[in-house]
Amino acid sequence: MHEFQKTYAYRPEINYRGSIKLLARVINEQKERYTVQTIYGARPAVVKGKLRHDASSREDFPSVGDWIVLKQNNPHDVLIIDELLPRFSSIVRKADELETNAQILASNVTKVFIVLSLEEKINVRKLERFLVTVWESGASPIIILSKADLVEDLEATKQKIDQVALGIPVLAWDAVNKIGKEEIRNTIHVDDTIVLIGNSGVGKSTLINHLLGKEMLKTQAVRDSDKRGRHTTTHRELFRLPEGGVIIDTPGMRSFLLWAGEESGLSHTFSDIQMLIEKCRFNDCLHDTEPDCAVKEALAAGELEKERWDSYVKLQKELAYLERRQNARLAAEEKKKWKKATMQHRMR
Ligand SMILES: Nc1nc2c(ncn2[C@@H]2O[C@H](COP(=O)(O)OP(=O)(O)OP(=O)(O)O)[C@@H](O)[C@H]2O)c(=O)[nH]1
Ligand SMILES: [Zn+2]
Repeated sequence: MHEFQKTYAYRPEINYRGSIKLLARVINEQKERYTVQTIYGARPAVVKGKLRHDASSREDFPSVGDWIVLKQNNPHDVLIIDELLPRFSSIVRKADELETNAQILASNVTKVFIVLSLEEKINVRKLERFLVTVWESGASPIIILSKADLVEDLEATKQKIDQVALGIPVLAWDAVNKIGKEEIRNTIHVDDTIVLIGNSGVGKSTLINHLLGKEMLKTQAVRDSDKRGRHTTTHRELFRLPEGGVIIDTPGMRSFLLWAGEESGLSHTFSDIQMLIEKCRFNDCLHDTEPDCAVKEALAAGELEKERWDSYVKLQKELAYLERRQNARLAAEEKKKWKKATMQHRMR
């Protein structure tokens, strides 16, 4: 593996076999103007030709974190992105409630740090939502409890979260006394691409700065008096960590809505409920009036929290709704493509 691949968290899943000179990773995107990291350094790039021609939706365009193939790599030209290498994961958001055309916020992410501030009351329902989204993306979640200096009984909070985390690492972090950084750092490997999500003000920028070992991002106290934007010096959105691995921090990354993928995110997050459902007498149990329903029994016995069950049902409904809309959009797109193809055919 080339040194450049190592430092930019290349993974074998990308499976690139061409010339190393033409391989690059997208480190910034602004309205289809890209900055890509190549073996010669960071360079501006645009999408042209085949890739643009073949693109049928926004998802077919590169986004931060993507590995791409360049048409040429000549220090004097603006580089042309010729091919998008298949992603092994992507963090996706729908722009608003009605929009079902996905926007990719970050590609090829291996781990997502879900940051919850101990200053606020922990909202386990929101955590469940984050977990579903992360599992759907193809990355794995790690929960970080920030502002640990502000809580008296850390263990009690941890226990509450463990019930929802079901085995996912839960790490405490205190930026004031710099306690917990090593544990966080130890979860990051050289081929990891990390993304942080969490409410505004929970300390994401602060943690990123600590991991980077320098003030790359402005934190809130500073930003209040200077509203010009979060990045201090560069327009980079993908940052190299000093001990290996990279972090992606794109605008809009920080809060996002659910995106319908496979059901796997839901069953991963609610594996306890999944196990119960498998015990229901009927395969198509609606957990309503059916006899021998393991879900109803667990609810009655207090083994399954009513709020957790409601949260599961709600998320399931939302995903089903999104999936129907997505399918409708895909069908419309297919139709359009087909129309275009037959028109071209007729013109020949
Ligand atoms: N007491 C305490 N304060 C912290 C800690 N970490 C961050 N803060 C403070 O919390 C405030 C918000 O931190 P940021 O890092 O800007 O939060 P953010 O999550 O990046 O916020 P957004 O950019 O709005 O998403 C700042 O004033 C930080 O100094 C911590 O561990 N303990
Ligand atoms: Zn049932």
